[in-house]
Amino acid sequence: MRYLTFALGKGRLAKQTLEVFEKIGITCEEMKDPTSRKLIFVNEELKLKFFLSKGPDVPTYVEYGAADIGIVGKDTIAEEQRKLYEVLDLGFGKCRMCVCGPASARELLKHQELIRVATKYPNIAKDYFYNKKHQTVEIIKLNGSIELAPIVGLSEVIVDIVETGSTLRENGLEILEEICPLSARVVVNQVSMKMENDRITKLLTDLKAVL
Ligand SMILES: Nc1ncnc2c1ncn2[C@@H]1O[C@H](COP(=O)(O)OP(=O)(O)OP(=O)(O)O)[C@@H](O)[C@H]1O
Ligand SMILES: O=P(O)(O)OC[C@H]1O[C@H](OP(=O)(O)OP(=O)(O)O)[C@H](O)[C@@H]1O
Repeated sequence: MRYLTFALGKGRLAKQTLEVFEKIGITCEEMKDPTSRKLIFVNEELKLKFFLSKGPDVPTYVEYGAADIGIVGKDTIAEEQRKLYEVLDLGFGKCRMCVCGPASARELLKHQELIRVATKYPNIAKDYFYNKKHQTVEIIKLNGSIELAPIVGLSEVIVDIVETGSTLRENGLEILEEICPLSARVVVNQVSMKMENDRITKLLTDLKAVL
């Protein structure tokens, strides 16, 4: 039997992902050591391999078949636009993709003005403003602390993740429009889905039973 390989994002979703796997009897003790710099872990008994990568790289590993299965946020799936199957909503890592800004930006959105939108998610922002709202905007790609952009005058609004809303509140910003709800998803390589259908189907059935 060949190894089934899982790509997991190293960020926020990693802990809950491992907890869900534990519930269905898939453990990898080595992975829980927070001091370890090791990137790949093997469960010989179950013939499984796990590796940790940057979240946005998970869909890349899965599309190319370097991983059969990935666990990643819906935001990353939408942004990366890779060829893969999204097969299960794990129901944790819940948050929302939103257009946010100061209250004063409401008018700019209403009147379809040519505004600047700062975001870590240029493809999601483009799809929302161009295809859904038919509004021409200038998109500015940033890599983090997105809420800074409207405060320092880099952009009028941002497209970013909102979970509790505290980052917005503490910076005098608010949700102006909601784009979509987000959560952690299971994604599968398109060839693996055919070649390893029995094992993957069993895994998904087990996961569904504990969610
Ligand atoms: N408050 C939140 N902020 C960001 N992502 C969240 C939040 N709550 C849940 N998530 C989900 O967790 C996923 C992983 O987030 P995390 O911040 O760990 O990774 P990342 O955005 O790739 O981080 P970084 O760029 O800092 O490495 C996100 O893609 C999203 O689906
Ligand atoms: O609604 P909240 O609960 O406040 O969470 C949302 C914030 O968390 C994320 O940032 P993160 O901590 O990943 O930092 P970053 O902006 O540097 O990516 C996200 O980009 C928001 O800034």
